[in-house]
Amino acid sequence: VPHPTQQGTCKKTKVAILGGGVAGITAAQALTNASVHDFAILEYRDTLGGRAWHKPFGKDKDGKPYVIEMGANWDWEIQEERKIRSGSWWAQKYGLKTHYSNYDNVSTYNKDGYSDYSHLLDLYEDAYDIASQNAGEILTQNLQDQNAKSGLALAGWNPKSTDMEAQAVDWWSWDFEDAYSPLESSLAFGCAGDNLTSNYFSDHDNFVLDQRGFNMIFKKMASTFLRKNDPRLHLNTQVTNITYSDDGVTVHNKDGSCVEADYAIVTFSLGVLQNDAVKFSPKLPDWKQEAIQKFTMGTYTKIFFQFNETFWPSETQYHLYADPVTRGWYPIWQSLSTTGFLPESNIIFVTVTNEFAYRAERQTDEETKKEAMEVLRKMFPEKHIPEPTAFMYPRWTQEPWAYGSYSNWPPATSLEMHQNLRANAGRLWFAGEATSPTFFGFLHGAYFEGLDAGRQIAAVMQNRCVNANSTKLRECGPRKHYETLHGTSPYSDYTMLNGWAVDSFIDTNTD
Ligand SMILES: Cc1cc2nc3c(=O)[nH]c(=O)nc-3n(C[C@H](O)[C@H](O)[C@H](O)COP(=O)(O)OP(=O)(O)OC[C@H]3O[C@@H](n4cnc5c(N)ncnc54)[C@H](O)[C@@H]3O)c2cc1C
Repeated sequence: VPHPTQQGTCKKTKVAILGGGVAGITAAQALTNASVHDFAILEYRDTLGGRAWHKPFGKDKDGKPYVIEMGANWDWEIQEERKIRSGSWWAQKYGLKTHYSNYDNVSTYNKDGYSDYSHLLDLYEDAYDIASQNAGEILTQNLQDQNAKSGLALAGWNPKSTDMEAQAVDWWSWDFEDAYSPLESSLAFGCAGDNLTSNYFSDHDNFVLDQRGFNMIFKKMASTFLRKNDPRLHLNTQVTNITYSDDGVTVHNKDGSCVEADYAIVTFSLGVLQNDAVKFSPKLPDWKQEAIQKFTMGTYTKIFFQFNETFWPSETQYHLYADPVTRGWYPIWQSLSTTGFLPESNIIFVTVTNEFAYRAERQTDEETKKEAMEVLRKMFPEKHIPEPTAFMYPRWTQEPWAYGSYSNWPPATSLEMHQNLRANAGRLWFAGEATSPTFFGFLHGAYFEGLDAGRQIAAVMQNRCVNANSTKLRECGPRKHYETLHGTSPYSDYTMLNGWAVDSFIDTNTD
């Protein structure tokens, strides 16, 4: 731990990497690749990986607990002809155990049990394709953005507030990925984010079941540049104060230790920044604070049950429930007791988001279990459903190192406003899933943003540009920010200068 020396001086380093999640690890990787070895990683918890976080749960036949992911769970398969180091590249390189998540393998239920309303899924898909094209026009022509609800309504998907089966389909098709509802999400950037991930990677995403935990791959990645007991890695170190200027950064930690660096990269979640969990002096500039408060941090909560039998149809991956009164009420049940997943584990989990996630967080485990069990009994009225033998869920908004699950773009933002989230303030840089305009919310967003910040800082230190020969990808010097926002971003803004690394309008997906 970097305690001040007796003279009161701090540990000195060139780059302080604040947070050891995916972005922190790839930032350190990029610095190493650019021959900058003098860095320090300060991490709150006792392990690397951040929101790729697992816990033991229930037990198998031998009494050994299963390893269950509290956070990130899906890994996107990468297209074969691309050589980008992400997606299934991780899976291949490190033998990550995953299984294809088939969103077409979904059964639908209402309060009376099984009820086939799957035709609504097709109606939604048709409307989404149209809305998504309109979103592309908004983006390329710099038109007024809408919320996704109005975009979908204009495209033909306009579920009535009393049609609860349509509301369940609406939730599954939008909230299940974004945590926010279509009304709370930007049409232009919601669709762009979704399309970019499926075009750049693929439509296939795989559910991670690796019993070493998803973060195993990030630890392995870190072990390519960190030695055993590397003095540059400071686990169990909670940053509390950051003083920054155009000349350097000083970081103070809860345990009294401190680090002085030429540059620092803040990779804390948007939730940590929104909750003032770390104090900055001077205060972050207005343009930065506005961006931090404008983007939203969703909460996505998986509630796990283990039973002594699999009483649900185990060949079905997803079970969608339409509550007669409340949209988002214990809506999607995912079987892990299915071939390819954790067969015979008798584990099923239900996902709730935002309001219902906060509600579950405020309730006791027993209260939440009771409500969810009532839903299961409605979905399978012909079965005798026993009490679970194990039950668990995380409380993401209360984790002081995360304060929520992942970020989203509300309506009425712009690429320029987002760039203010990414831009450096003096020697203080920012990276993480939320700073990615193209892959926000995803692990691969954090992966690329960490790499980019590390690369750029190394280039600044070495007086050179990143990708000097490419107009779209060239990055020279500190990042641009916008002092005054006018709610608009011309299409010429969509380059690496604002973090836009890929062209959303070239469909490279061969699927
Ligand atoms: C429930 C859930 C489900 C998800 N599902 C998926 C999915 O299926 N697929 C996908 O691609 N992505 C998913 N994500 C998102 C994915 O986990 C994140 O995008 C990614 O892990 C973010 O990485 P990061 O490095 O930006 O941030 P983080 O992982 O949050 O890393 C930041 C690090 O900073 C540390 N830190 C925070 N405060 C301090 C402090 N004061 N001092 C020191 N250190 C501090 C934290 O401990 C953490 O390790 C999910 C996330 C959640 C929570």
